[in-house]
Amino acid sequence: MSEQELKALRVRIDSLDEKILELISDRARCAQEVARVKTATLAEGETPVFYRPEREAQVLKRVMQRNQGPLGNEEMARLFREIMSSCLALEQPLKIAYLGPEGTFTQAAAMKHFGHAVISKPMAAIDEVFREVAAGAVNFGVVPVENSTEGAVNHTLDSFLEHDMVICGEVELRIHHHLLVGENTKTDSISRIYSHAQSLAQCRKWLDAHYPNVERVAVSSNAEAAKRVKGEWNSAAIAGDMAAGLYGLSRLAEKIEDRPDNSTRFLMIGNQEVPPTGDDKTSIIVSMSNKPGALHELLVPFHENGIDLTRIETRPSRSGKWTYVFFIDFVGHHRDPLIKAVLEQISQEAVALKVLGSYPKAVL
Ligand SMILES: C=C(O[C@@H]1C=C(C(=O)O)C=C[C@H]1O)C(=O)O
Repeated sequence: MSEQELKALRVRIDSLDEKILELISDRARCAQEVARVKTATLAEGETPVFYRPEREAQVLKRVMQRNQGPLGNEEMARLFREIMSSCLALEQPLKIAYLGPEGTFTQAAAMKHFGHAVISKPMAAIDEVFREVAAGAVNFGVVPVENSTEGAVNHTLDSFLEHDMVICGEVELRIHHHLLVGENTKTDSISRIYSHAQSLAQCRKWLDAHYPNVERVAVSSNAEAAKRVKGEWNSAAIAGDMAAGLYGLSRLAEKIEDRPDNSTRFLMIGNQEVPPTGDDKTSIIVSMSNKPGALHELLVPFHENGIDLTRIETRPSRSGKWTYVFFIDFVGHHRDPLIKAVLEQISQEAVALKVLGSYPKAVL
């Protein structure tokens, strides 16, 4: 390519960037107008709801449908995710609590879902995220709920039994773990590997093969593991990219998770009910009386109405020995007439039924 050609292309890019800049600014002004309308149309005593997850899901889906390349759909949606995040911040910057410390996968999930134009607050434990949301100190909380290799995150499920929360969204994140070391680590004499118990479990086979005799120490988060390694010469951490970057660690081995499709699903919790988008999921908690066939009775209405169950999890109810509650996720919105009828049918048989929320299926 000649210098001449390169110069001409750069002139073209500059002029396109000017147009993009103008268009994004136009869009941002529109969002400000939306905020004005939302505030102006309020009834007495009502507080405006600026963040609309159902609308955001529609915007992202539309972008993906209309995209013709060469950028991939996910890439394009990610760019629009950030534009929307900044536009919303002009209306009202969202405050988000997540399972910290900084550098956790939960933080990465929060950024993937809400974009970067938010005020985010790391919390030390899952229960604290719930309490922060319940106290109204933040608009939303982000917590892990299940991993494709290791299953349910029980702390999260149990917290739903203790707090009244609405699930407003979900996001899935591919989880890649690396073995990380600091600049002072003597890599041939590693005697301890720190990580969160879930991550140690997700890399169990790799650790058995490569570090069978090294002590595995479970700590409160992967980011905490990375932080500890910084000050120790004989230890390593298992954590992801964000923690590696944040604590300046380097990768001794990359992508060491036992399953290449290792993914975690996270939930956005808040106080706001989300209207239907036509492509939603619902999460409920049900407790049944302790009699034969109770689980069958619970599942029949879903089967008979062709409702797609995406997950069922059992936890001790905490209100009696050997009594259980079921966490069930299925496709549909609790305001859909069919789902409404099924939930009514179930509640006639159940000891208790609580809808945790209906929310758009993860777009990104
Ligand atoms: C602009 C709006 O407010 C927020 C910002 C959005 C956007 O930038 O597209 C979409 C939904 C809301 O979270 C709206 O409700 O349409």
